[in-house]
Amino acid sequence: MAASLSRPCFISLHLPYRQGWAQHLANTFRFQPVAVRETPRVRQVALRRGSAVFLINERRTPASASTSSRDFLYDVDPCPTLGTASNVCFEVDNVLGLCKQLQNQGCSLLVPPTELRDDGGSVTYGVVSSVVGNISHTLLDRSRYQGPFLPGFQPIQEAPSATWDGIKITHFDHITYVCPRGGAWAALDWYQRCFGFHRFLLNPQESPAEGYVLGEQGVGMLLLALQSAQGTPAHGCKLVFAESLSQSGTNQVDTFLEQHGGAGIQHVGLCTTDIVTTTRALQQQGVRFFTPPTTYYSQGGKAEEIRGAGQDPRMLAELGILLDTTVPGDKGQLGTDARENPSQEYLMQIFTHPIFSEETFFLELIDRRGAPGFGEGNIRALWKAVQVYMDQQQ
Ligand SMILES: O=C(O)C(=O)Cc1ccc(O)cc1
Repeated sequence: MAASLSRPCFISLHLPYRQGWAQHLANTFRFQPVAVRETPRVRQVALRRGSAVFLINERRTPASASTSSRDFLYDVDPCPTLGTASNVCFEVDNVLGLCKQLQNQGCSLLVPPTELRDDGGSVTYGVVSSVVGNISHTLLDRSRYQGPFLPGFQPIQEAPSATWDGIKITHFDHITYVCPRGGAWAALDWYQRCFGFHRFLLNPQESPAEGYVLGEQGVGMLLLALQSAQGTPAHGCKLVFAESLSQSGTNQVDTFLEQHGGAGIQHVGLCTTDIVTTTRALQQQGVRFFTPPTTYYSQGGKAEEIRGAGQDPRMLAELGILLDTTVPGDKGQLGTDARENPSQEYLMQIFTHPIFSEETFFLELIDRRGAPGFGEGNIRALWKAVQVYMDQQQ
């Protein structure tokens, strides 16, 4: 029987020695530091916005023979030479049972089921390796824990971040992996078999047998998507697997593989209920976003499409926000189309520049107005915007 996982509890980022990125995330993205764990060798900080939690892991000393792979609690050390998002923690009911089941399926258990407790109660967790690059999963049962984050962490009593700062981020919407060539179907199969995720089609153009192939106008990519068993496309956690089909090596997927040193998490979609205000507020904090090609807003009736969705094309163009109405909801049933009010379903997206010094990991804001999938126009616009950015970097 496959496991039943819910929304991610946290996504773990690892930074090489002394990058101070926790402060950056707190300052620019206005994530609230909620808990910290410090040892002479490592610093782990949990930052929250809505129910989205990033765990930032940093070494306080250069990695050496004396450092241990167990330095990072609730995680393993990917020994990064560059910033990487390498662990996604899921809450589960039965850590022991799931770890045993995963081992029987041939999965590699990096941390066996372990219990930790403090005054707030106890938790059980284990860490399992995935089949994609450096990505591991912490499986956590915290149903017996009442503390602010997790045992081993000290709460940070800071003034709550201003609720008037305009940033409305509610939860993790999706996590997009870059897979090696030929690896996306294998990843899909592993998450279905081991974690009980269900396939869902990104949009009506996707063929169940072939996946969503974007193969024209300079884009060469295969996309496949899953959602967690607990939840609908609108409410569960989605995983998107991207694989390059491109002939040239200078595209965002191949560049990720090259600069990251292999497969891994390319971006995390943060759900917002007000993308215009949130984008504006983050831009004022210094967050830099990709700007779509100028033709995006003028070609193919895009301005009418935006107006038809009740949005202002000039405002979206000024901020660089993408809007797609070609993503009617399939409400989670593969191959069915049970739209109630298709004309009102659309989504808006905007993507940050890479967060670390390499062209690897970035964040996305996504504002879903009834559309659970992903729009082709937006994916193509992102692809082109990244292409222009990469050309400028050279
Ligand atoms: O649109 C999204 O957020 C996706 O996750 C789809 C996607 C996947 C990989 C890319 O390099 C670009 C877009």
